[in-house]
Amino acid sequence: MAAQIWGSEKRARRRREISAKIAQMPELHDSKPLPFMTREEKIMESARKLTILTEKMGQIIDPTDPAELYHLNNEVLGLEGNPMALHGVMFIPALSAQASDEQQAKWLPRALRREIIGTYAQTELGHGTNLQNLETTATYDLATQEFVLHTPQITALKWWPGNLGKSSNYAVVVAHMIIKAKNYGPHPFMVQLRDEKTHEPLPGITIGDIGPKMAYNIVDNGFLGFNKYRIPRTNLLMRHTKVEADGTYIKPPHAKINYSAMVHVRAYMLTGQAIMLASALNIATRYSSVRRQGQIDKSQPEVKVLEYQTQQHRLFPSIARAYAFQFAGAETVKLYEHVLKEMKSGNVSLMADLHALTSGLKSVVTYQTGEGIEQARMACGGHGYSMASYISEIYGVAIGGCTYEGENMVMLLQLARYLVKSAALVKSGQSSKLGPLVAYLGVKSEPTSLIDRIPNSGFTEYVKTFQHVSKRQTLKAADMFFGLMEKGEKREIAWNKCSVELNRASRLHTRLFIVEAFVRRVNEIADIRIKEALTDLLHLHVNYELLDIASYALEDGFLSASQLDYIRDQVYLYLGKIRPNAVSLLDSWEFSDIELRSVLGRRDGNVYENLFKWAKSSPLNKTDVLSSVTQYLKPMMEKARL
Ligand SMILES: CC(C)(COP(=O)(O)OP(=O)(O)OC[C@H]1O[C@@H](n2cnc3c(N)ncnc32)[C@H](O)[C@@H]1OP(=O)(O)O)[C@@H](O)C(=O)NCCC(=O)NCCSC(=O)/C=C/CC(=O)O
Ligand SMILES: Cc1cc2nc3c(=O)[nH]c(=O)nc-3n(C[C@H](O)[C@H](O)[C@H](O)COP(=O)(O)OP(=O)(O)OC[C@H]3O[C@@H](n4cnc5c(N)ncnc54)[C@H](O)[C@@H]3O)c2cc1C
Repeated sequence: MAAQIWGSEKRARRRREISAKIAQMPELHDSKPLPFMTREEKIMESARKLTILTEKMGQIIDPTDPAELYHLNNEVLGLEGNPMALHGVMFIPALSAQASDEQQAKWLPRALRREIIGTYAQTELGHGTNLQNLETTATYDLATQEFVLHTPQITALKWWPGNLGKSSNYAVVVAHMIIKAKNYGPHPFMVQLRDEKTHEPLPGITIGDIGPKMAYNIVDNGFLGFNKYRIPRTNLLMRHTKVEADGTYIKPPHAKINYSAMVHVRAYMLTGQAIMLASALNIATRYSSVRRQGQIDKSQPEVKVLEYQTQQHRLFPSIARAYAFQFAGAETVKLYEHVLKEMKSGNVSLMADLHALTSGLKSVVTYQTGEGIEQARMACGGHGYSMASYISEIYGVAIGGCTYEGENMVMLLQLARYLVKSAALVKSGQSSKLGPLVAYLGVKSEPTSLIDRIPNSGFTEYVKTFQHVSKRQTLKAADMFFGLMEKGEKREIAWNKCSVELNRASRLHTRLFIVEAFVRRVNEIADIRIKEALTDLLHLHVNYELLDIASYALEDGFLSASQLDYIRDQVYLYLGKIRPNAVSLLDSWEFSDIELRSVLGRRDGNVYENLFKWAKSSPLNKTDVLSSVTQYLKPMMEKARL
């Protein structure tokens, strides 16, 4: 199963080997539990481990293999981030996709050797979503052949970029490029921020940390201002766009090609979210098979809480989602790598499809991951609320994904634009022009669902039902939009008035893609036992998801009430079938105790003894009487007694 999750037997084996090596290297372990550290201590601890990793990386992993590096980071540095998180996630990808060969030769080897640390600075205090209204400018000075970076006012300060505040000395900075008073829109520039020897900010640069956040606090998200700060012309990333010495602008082959670093992260973050969801579920499911509370049959001893159907209903559909996200994520990464290769050789025709797909997936996956992790926390009762479970930290980090790399509602609306265009093709009889991801919009569906009406239909009737509701909602939302415009409404106003319906279409389309990716994967599996276990999970997935969106299929009679009862019964049936496999389905992800960082989710199940140990090690317990008592509470009580 680990081979299915991680892509191949070799990958799964390598992960195991890497974890085993890390287990033997105490210098790479947290020196004390992270929740007992201050933010400064955590940053220090992370930097300590990061430098050891840089030294010893070659002994543990193949440093040229991104999957091995990712695993190493997760295990040693953990999900709260590290001082170089953005370096790998965005800085290097931005240079790889947007810098010319010559620029790459100059900067990439230095970045890969970690001679310099970089980040991606795009969002500003006043604008994150609306890139067209970013305010930082890069004005070309023809006389010196330099760009002059400037922050005209407070709202133009770069705000949020990870590791910008204290760790990075370089950044890819996005600024409006102005040449001879003409604004060419946002473009990426390579910018040195700090002196390479002293790490002091360079003259003309204002820089710092934006303060603590809901989670992810090892990352020093920062602010950045420029005061007429000069960089050479050749620091504009010039793979796709060029500015000649005389100010001539050579436009890119696609207007949005400069957004490729964001698409990169949106494609890769799906598996990261799946891992966080599976981690939280691993903790909750293991704990649920240790925790005994109450009886189902009063004549019997107390049961493991995992025996309760409500507990299974809380956890198992999310287990299915974690697998579904992992499989959909793997497909998306493959597609991304393909599109990137095409883009590098000048073919940009697939960019719109990839942008639409990743926008929808990023939104649905992060939202449902957040839901699943929060249910996992509640499933652990009181102990879930303790940092000893570590679930609240996982939750805090995961739901950051609903906001960064494009706010979820906004990204769903990006997919909706693509769906509406596709709907227009269908309406104008040009269905043959639909791309493969939306081809179903042009296919006539049966009048009613055949779920439970055709024996041995496998998952086909489910997929058709998802296709039906997605198509119907897309066409309905598009009709609403076109209808308003026909009535004379301006395009943008009409769009806003339909946006809730449009986003519903985007979610349904994305959920269909996820279901299909799961079905595709299960169909490919040869090992009969793995196929059986994943088929049960897939049954739970399609029935649970369909029940969740049933209103769309009920309102036009595509599904009947009796079919809904069947679907509901299937959910209950598969909860029971999955129960014996539940812990194994999560243990198959092979997270080590070092990586999970959870007292509650320990592999050995020795929860209570270790919770007590954990509590005793709380810094508050170093002394029996705190100074808050001697200084304030004791005098207060004494005064009250007088
Ligand atoms: C919302 C966005 C996409 C709007 O961008 P804008 O330039 O204003 O778009 P227009 O309205 O002019 O045009 C829309 C048009 O462009 C197509 N399009 C947009 N993006 C792409 C793309 N990447 N590839 C291909 N095509 C694209 C779109 O499909 C439309 O086509 P039509 O044919 O329908 O016209 C934009 O503002 C945006 O992306 N905003 C989100 C900002 C964001 O994601 N910021 C991330 C900052 S970095 C970060 O968060 C890091 C986090 C840390 C970590 O990851 O760990
Ligand atoms: C943990 C974290 C890490 C980050 N790291 C980085 C980084 O490394 N580099 C970087 O550059 N940035 C980074 N960011 C910034 C991040 O990319 C932005 O916060 C994000 O893109 C959302 O933009 P915003 O903050 O402007 O939200 P806003 O756009 O102000 O969103 C506020 C509300 O307005 C709604 N809204 C906005 N526009 C529209 C619209 N057109 N239609 C409908 N509704 C709309 C949104 O849906 C939302 O409900 C990070 C953010 C976080 C939280």
